[in-house]
This record gives sequence, structure tokens and C-alpha cells, in this order.
Amino acid sequence: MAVDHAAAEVDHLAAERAAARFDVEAMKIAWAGSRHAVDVADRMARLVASDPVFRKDNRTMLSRKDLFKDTLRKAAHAWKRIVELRLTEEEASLLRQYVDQPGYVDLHWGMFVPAIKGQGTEEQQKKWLPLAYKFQIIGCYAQTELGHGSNVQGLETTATFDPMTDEFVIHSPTLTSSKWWPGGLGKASTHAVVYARLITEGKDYGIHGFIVQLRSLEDHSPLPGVTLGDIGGKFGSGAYNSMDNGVLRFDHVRIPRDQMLMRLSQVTREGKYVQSDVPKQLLYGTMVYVRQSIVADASKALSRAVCIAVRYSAIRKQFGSQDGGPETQVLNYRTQQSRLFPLLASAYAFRFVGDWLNWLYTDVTQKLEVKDYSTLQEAHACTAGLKAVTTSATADAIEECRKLCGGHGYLNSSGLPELFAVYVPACTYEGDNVVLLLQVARILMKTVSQLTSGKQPVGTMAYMGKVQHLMQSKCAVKTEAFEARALRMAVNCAQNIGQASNQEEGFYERSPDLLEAAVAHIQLIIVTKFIEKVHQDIPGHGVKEQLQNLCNVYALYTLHKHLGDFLATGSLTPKQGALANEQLGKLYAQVRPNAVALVDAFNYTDHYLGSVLGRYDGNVYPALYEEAWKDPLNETVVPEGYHEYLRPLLKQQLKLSRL
Ligand SMILES: CCCCCCCCCC/C=C\CCCCCCCCCC(=O)SCCNC(=O)CCNC(=O)[C@H](O)C(C)(C)COP(=O)(O)OP(=O)(O)OC[C@H]1O[C@@H](n2cnc3c(N)ncnc32)[C@H](O)[C@@H]1OP(=O)(O)O
Ligand SMILES: Cc1cc2nc3c(=O)[nH]c(=O)nc-3n(C[C@H](O)[C@H](O)[C@H](O)COP(=O)(O)OP(=O)(O)OC[C@H]3O[C@@H](n4cnc5c(N)ncnc54)[C@H](O)[C@@H]3O)c2cc1C
Repeated sequence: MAVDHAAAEVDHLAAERAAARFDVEAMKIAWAGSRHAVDVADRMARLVASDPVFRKDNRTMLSRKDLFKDTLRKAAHAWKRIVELRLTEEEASLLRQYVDQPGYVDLHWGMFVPAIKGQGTEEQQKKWLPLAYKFQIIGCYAQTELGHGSNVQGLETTATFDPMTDEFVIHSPTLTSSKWWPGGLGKASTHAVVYARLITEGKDYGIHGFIVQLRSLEDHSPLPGVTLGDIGGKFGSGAYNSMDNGVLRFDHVRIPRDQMLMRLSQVTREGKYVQSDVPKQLLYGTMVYVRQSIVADASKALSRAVCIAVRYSAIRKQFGSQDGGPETQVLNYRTQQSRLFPLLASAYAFRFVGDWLNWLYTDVTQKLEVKDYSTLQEAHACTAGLKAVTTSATADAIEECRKLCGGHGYLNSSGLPELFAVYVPACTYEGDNVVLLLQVARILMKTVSQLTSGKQPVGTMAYMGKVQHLMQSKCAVKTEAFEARALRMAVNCAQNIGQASNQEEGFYERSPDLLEAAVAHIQLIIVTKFIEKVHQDIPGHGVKEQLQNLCNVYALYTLHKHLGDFLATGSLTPKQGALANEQLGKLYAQVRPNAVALVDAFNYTDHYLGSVLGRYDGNVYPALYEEAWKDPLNETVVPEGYHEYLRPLLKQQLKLSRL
């Protein structure tokens, strides 16, 4: 008798959901932040999913040109819906998230507008922002060049003030000074915030931002002196290829003086350079803003991958039980759990640390408005470090989820290859992760060096003030072990650097250790913020208990993975390390019955997940089967090329065999 496997799989997910020991609706609120956040996300997700223009299941099969046109169409349609429905900013940005296709709008809203807000004077904001808000101009963020990305001070584009005409002359003096990578620049943008070396009265004052028009507002052709285009195809099919990352060269392009962004410093009519009393690091403010939003995005990308892998692992069965009973769901294998549940826990951990980082960023912004710059360094260290650690972990985790889904995970229809390809550049853009961690390490070294002078560290570095205690104690408490590990690694680095003939040389020699010290510090922040979250009042049956479990999984898994650090610094004994591992196994057993419900709490539509393996209804096999037939290769039974290349070959073999 034929068994309807498909129906059995569907029942399987229902059974998983019924077995969950907590209130999923309440967990949705804990994940999203509030009832309101759940409702608005739900509404926007459904709006997108039900609109045929936002279809994305065919994306990996489109040519680059068709994919780009599809992106323009989706962006225009999204804007039309935003205006028609009078969506709020919150609703509009959720709508953009669920459209789920990188495009010029991300850089327009995400970097061009914030750069003008952060670095423009009130007058400049009044002039440019209304145009940008109504899409009467489209902007991008043109900082990186062919020769320099990480080293911003090394950029070569020049902006030379000409007092005769009251203009800046923007010029690309070398090939390596060509702007290279800015998203939206290649084909869509009409304007850019261009970062260039300001030269006035014969002196180079370093990097500053300028608003430069690139294309005609009449016919979109490049303005005189401007050469620009797309830099070419990128990693993976579909994926980030929807974005027109661009190249841009200037040949003595003139802009009015008032298009220099003048909040941080000014050039007078006479050509005098005037520095405001604000720290010059505010020039990097747009990057700080985007880095904090990238941390929030890490939890979104990771939770999508984990949702697919958990649901599919509950459906997928391999091998029978010992007594010849039904086959085992792969989710029941201990190895599957020990690979998957830490990723599930990380998704929640990154979500909560992302919320905290958003709070920190808002707090710093408010302080800056009243000229309080005391938390600028903290904001830089936290955004840079958390961006680096969460994006690296997420990129690795998406690939691990692909492997957790076996062969089917490698199909585009699983959604995982495209998710990976779209996601991995997050480890590079907005600051290469190693470069950012070294920034954190510099701040750690500075903090350690100030400990002897009695200066008490604050914010996320405050634990370093407990130096006497943390350097000596054996740690029984979990957070204390994380604190001791981070502090001792930092102090070891500082001592080794201190022995070098000069500090810079010492820093350079010790940079691999410094990276690890920075990671330890950032992991401490993630663990601490997760613990703070579970100490809050969290309503809903069983929700707090589940989050407590996940928090323990995240902390103990991190500890297990970096046990070498904990042992080498004497922050834990080998026995404590072994006990932690034992405990981890027990925690996985507690997560197991709740796993499917824990990913349901992300509340993702099938459209957003974009995965036949992660379908809410669990109907995986019919969907995989159907999806295969949609491939353009299956449009004809006999493939194109048969008559040119297969038939002659086969005929030739036939003739040979007859000889
Ligand atoms: C209503 C409708 C709505 C519609 C909805 C649409 C919604 C869409 C929204 C989308 C939102 C967001 C999405 C955004 C999309 C993102 C897509 C990706 C885009 C990617 C873009 C880019 O990549 S842009 C380019 C990024 N480039 C980098 O990151 C370069 C990295 N390098 C650097 O940052 C710097 O060069 C460096 C920090 C590494 C070194 O700089 P420098 O040499 O100048 O400094 P020092 O090391 O000498 O340090 C000097 C002191 O300055 C301190 N410092 C350094 N940086 C900062 C900082 N950022 N802030 C504060 N302080 C800083 C440093 O600590 C030193 O301090 P002291 O020791 O005290 O002197
Ligand atoms: C998809 C994508 C979108 C982008 N969008 C934009 C955009 O909109 N606007 C924009 O201006 N830019 C954009 N960029 C550029 C991006 O910001 C840079 O690529 C990034 O900052 C890294 O710089 P780089 O390419 O110069 O790398 P490099 O610095 O050349 O890195 C190469 C290697 O050198 C290492 N390295 C570099 N410096 C050090 C150091 N001091 N110590 C130790 N190791 C080091 C790095 O770790 C890395 O392994 C984008 C990039 C990508 C991939």
C-alpha cells in the first residue's frame, strides 16, 4: 500500500507544535519587543507576501539585467504602496525588509540621508533632506575607493577649494582613487555623499564629505566630468547582484562651496579652514549608525536560516530505530542538536544585544545633541565589535544550516544558498571584521593602561575596574568566568606589548592575540545582555524559562567552544569545563521539544523565508518536487544544445561501436 509521506510530514510539524511547553504567541512578543511590533510586522509581511510584484521565487534564475530591472520595479512599487497607504517610517522600513531584495533604496535611506543628517548644517539639511525624502533625488554613500576601503585616511579623491569661483573642484587623480563599491552608485543614484581630501590655501586637511550631483535629473545621463558604471557581477546567483555597486571617477568636477557638509568643519568664502568644537570622529558617524543596524540584521538572517534548518530537521527522517520502528527525525540526533541549538540560541542572543545596542546608539545620539561626547568611544567599540562578532557568527551559521539540511540544503529552492551569498559581505562592508576588532582591541589596551592611574572604566568596560578580584579569583559564577577570561586576555596582551621596543610595533606583533581578546570582550557583552534580558519581567506561560535555557545554551556553548581561552587564563578549571559540557547536553534535551515552536516565534511568512524546506506547513517533499519542474532547464524535455553537441557525440559512439 502506498504511504502518503507528505501528509505524514505535515502531521509531524503539528505534533511538534502541540508538544511545545510555552506560549508561542507570548514568545512572539518577547522576540519582536512588543505586541505592537508583532502586529505591524505581521501586517507588513502579509502585505508583501500577497502582492505579486514582490514575488521572489524566480530570482536566482534571472539574468543580471532582469534582476536589476526587477529591483527597480519592486522599489518603485514599494514606494507607491508606502505613499498610497501613508505608511509610517516603522511600517515602511518593515515593508522594505520583507521585500527582501538589496537595492539602491537601502543606501539612500540607510547612508545618504543619515550622512546629511549627521554631517550637514541645519541649512544644508533643510535644502537636501526634503528632496531625498520625496525621492526627487536618489543618493548613495561614496567613500571606498579602488585602492583604499579600510584605511579611510588613505583615500585619494581631492576636493580643492577655488576662491575665485567659490567652488570645490572634485577630482580623481589616480586610477586607485576611483570610487569603487558604493551601492546604488552604478545605475540608480543621481547624487552622492563623496568623501574626499579637502585642500584649501595649499594645505591638505584630510577627509571630508561633499554632496555631489552625478547624473542629470532630466535624462539620468552622467554630468560632464563624471564617469560611472557598475563594477560587475558578485558572489552567488540572485543574492547581492540586485545591487548596482558602482565605480565613479571625477575629472575636475565643480560644486558650490556650500555642498561641503559643514557641521563638523567649514571653509569660509575666503578659503579659510575652520574646525568646529566637535570631535572629528563624528565624520564616521554614519558608519556607526549602520553598524548598529547590521547587528539587528544579523539576528534576522540567522533566525531565518535556523527556522529553515529546525523545521526541516523535524521533517527529515533517516535510519530506523533499533527495534525496527519508524525512522528517526534527524532533529533527534544528538549531533544535529549540538550543531543546531547553539545557533538557535545565538539568534535570540543577537536579537537582544541588537535591541540593547539600538538603545545605546539612541542614547549617544541624544548626548551628542547637547555636546556630551563622553560615550562616543563606548559607541564606537560596541558597534564595531558587535558588528564583527555577530556577522562572522551569522555567516558561519548560515553555512552550517545548509549542511544541517543535507543535500537539499544545497538547492536554491532551500533558500539557504542565496541567504548565504547575500549575507557574507556583511563581514566586509561597513568595516572589515578584523579591522573593526582591532579598533576594539586598541580601546581595550587604552583602558588597561589607564587602570594603574586609577581611572575607573565605565559602560561595558566597567568590569575591568574589578581587576584585583578578577585577576586572582577562581570563578564559580558564569559571568565572572567570562569577565575574568576577557580581562586576563587583555592584560596579557598589554603586558606583552609593554615588553616591545615601541607600542605600535608591539601592537602589530600581538595583533592575532588582540583579536581574540576583543572577541572575548564582545562575547562577554552578548552574554551579559542576554542575562539582563532574562532577568526582566517576561510575561507568558513558559516564555521566561525557554529564554533562560537559550541563554544558558549560548553562554555554555561559547564557553565550550573557547575552552582553551578559559583554561589558559585560569578562569576555569578543566573540571569546570567538563561540567559545563555535561550541562550543555542536558540543556539541548530541554530545547528539543520546544525547537519548532521557538522558530515559529520568529513569525516569518513562507514568502519571507523563501524556502521549500522551511515551509510552515512542513509539506516539504511535494514542494521540492514541484519546484524542480520550474527550472528553465525543464522547459523543454530535450535540452537546447542536443542537436549541436549531444546527438553528434552519441551518433559517433554508435558508429564506433558498429565498427
Ligand atoms: C520613510 C521611508 C523608509 C523606507 C524604508 C527603507 C529603509 C532602508 C533602511 C536601511 C537601513 C540600513 C541599511 C543600510 C544598508 C547597508 C548595506 C551595506 C552598505 C555598506 C556600506 C559601506 O561599506 S560604507 C564604507 C564603510 N567603510 C568602513 O567601514 C571603513 C572602515 N574603516 C574605518 O572605519 C576607519 O578607517 C578606522 C576606524 C579603521 C580607522 O580610522 P582612523 O585611521 O581615522 O582612526 P584611528 O584608528 O587612528 O583612530 C583615531 C581615533 O578615532 C576613534 N574612532 C575611530 N572610528 C571611530 C568611530 N566610528 N566613532 C568614534 N570614534 C572612532 C578611535 O578609537 C581613535 O580614538 P583615540 O584612540 O581616542 O584617538
Ligand atoms: C557588498 C559590498 C557593499 C559595499 N557598499 C559600499 C558602499 O555603499 N559605500 C562604500 O563606500 N563602500 C562600500 N563597500 C566597501 C566596503 O566598505 C569595503 O570593502 C570594506 O570597508 C573593506 O575594505 P577593503 O575592501 O579596502 O578591504 P581591505 O582593507 O583591503 O582588506 C583586505 C584584507 O586586509 C586585512 N586588513 C586590512 N587592514 C588591516 C589592518 N590594519 N590590520 C590587519 N589586517 C588588515 C583585512 O582583514 C582583509 O583580510 C561595500 C563592499 C561590499 C563588499
